[in-house]
Amino acid sequence: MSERDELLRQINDKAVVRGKVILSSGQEADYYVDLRRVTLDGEAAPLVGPVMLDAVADLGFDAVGGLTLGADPVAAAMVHAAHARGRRLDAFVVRKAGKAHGLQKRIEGPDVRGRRVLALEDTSTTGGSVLTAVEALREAGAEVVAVALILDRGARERVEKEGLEYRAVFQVSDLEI
Ligand SMILES: O=P(O)(O)OC[C@H]1O[C@H](OP(=O)(O)OP(=O)(O)O)[C@H](O)[C@@H]1O
Ligand SMILES: O=C(O)c1cc(=O)[nH]c(=O)[nH]1
Repeated sequence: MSERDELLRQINDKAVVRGKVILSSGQEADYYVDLRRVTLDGEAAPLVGPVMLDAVADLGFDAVGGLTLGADPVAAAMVHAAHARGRRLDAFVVRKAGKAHGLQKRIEGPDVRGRRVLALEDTSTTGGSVLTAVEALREAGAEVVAVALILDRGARERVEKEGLEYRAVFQVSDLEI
């Protein structure tokens, strides 16, 4: 079985939750995909980095990250998978709000100014969260090359309207729901 197929199996087994749920956008849905149960799972998480790197292999970038918290383990997985392939990749975390103390940074990690970056998500429904990250990255002087994520729940059109490439490894139609 390929790493991508195995990751899909892990998502179906561990992350899909059926039942009424309120989403981040306030919309109601009748299933939820809790990808933290995959991206933080000792068996599934090692698949995330290689599969994500494969999905964006043709793009030029040297840092990855997104709005905390869903994007954080995806970014870390990509950094480690890149290292295993002999490639340097940095990560960053976009805070939901700026920090009032310390260095008062909205984006944590190596400086993104002037760099080509990917804005990551675990999953994207309306695209609101990832576009918040894109806005913060652009304000910080980064060039956002693409949005990349594990599972698309419907945000493609909105993200592409912003002129951004959109790379999702899986669609909802791939899931056993
Ligand atoms: O495309 P959207 O409509 O914005 O929804 C998707 C967002 O919802 C989830 O995060 P959530 O807001 O639950 O926050 P968390 O990552 O802090 O748990 C998910 O990790 C995405 O970031
Ligand atoms: O839209 C969301 O908030 C959302 C949907 C989903 O399936 N999983 C998730 O973590 N967030």
